[in-house]
Amino acid sequence: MQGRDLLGMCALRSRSLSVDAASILKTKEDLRSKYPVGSVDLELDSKSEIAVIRLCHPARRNALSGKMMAELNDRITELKNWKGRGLVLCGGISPSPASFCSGGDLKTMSGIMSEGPSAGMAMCALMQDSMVKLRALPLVSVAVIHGTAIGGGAELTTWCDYRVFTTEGSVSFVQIKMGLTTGWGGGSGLMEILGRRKTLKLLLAGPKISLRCDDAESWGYSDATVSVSPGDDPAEKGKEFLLNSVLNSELDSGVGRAVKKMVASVAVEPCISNSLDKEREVFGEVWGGPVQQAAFAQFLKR
Ligand SMILES: CCC(=O)SCCNC(=O)CCNC(=O)[C@H](O)C(C)(C)COP(=O)(O)OP(=O)(O)OC[C@H]1O[C@@H](n2cnc3c(N)ncnc32)[C@H](O)[C@@H]1OP(=O)(O)O
Repeated sequence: MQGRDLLGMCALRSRSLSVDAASILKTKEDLRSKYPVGSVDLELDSKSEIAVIRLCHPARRNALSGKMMAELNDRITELKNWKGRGLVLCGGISPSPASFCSGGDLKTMSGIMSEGPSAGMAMCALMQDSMVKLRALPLVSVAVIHGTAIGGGAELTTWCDYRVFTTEGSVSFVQIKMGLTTGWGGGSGLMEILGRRKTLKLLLAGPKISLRCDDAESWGYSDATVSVSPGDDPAEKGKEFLLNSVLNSELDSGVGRAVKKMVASVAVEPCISNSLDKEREVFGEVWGGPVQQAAFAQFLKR
């Protein structure tokens, strides 16, 4: 039903994501040099044939700095030709409390806001480019949500094919409280996963709704709940989920990649590109507004 809704939307609009590669490259160079903290790390496990992308910025609950936004795009691009089967997206291992990602690094976001509207739109376009590239990979992807996924961090969880929550995991789309709409593709991702009514409810509730593992399952947002003991690597839980519940290890991985490639290019994908264009446009209408300015200033002066 949700897919059919999207196909209907697609028939009405036929534009595609219109951001050129040179602009993306320039944005990455800019963000890398101006906000150079944290890292996004990639591990290629040839035994399981599953790659892991880790968002590592423990001092700020894995918030994405400018450098990390650029590196996330780099790491996803590096995976395009990797001959594996799966991908796990998770927060970097950090001391308690666990965190998936606390969204955009508010120091980076404030800096971008002070540069004027075009810098905000360029950041948004870069993150959407990463989402489109991740979805198009011939790897089946899962986000392992261990700790909080907030704001843009919550948006990242919509990018993957599946979501696994640990018993400490939660997702909260706080954007409205920060004076923003989704700008990293989360609106389009949510529409595909939850449909219109639940997407509206979640985005309008903002921090009032924090989906923990049980709620996430009943909302249809989570595909599994797992428990993680101290010292465990949550990424391993993502690999187990993919190997036990999705990937068929008895079959040829090349054919498996072809299946994912096919699913990633048919039906809703053309619509996602169109809806990302719209999402970026609406994001630009609120970016830098008074609610955002006040919310960012309040957080940063704590
Ligand atoms: C794309 C649009 C967006 O993503 S807008 C950003 C949306 N994100 C947010 O509003 C999350 C803001 N952060 C929080 O609500 C809390 O810090 C959360 C994540 C719930 C963690 O709370 P708690 O466990 O009490 O830790 P804390 O607040 O003391 O934070 C620890 C240190 O991390 C920092 N931190 C956290 N989140 C960010 C962030 N998004 N950007 C920059 N820094 C962040 C805190 O400032 C704190 O740093 P410090 O130890 O005081 O130096």
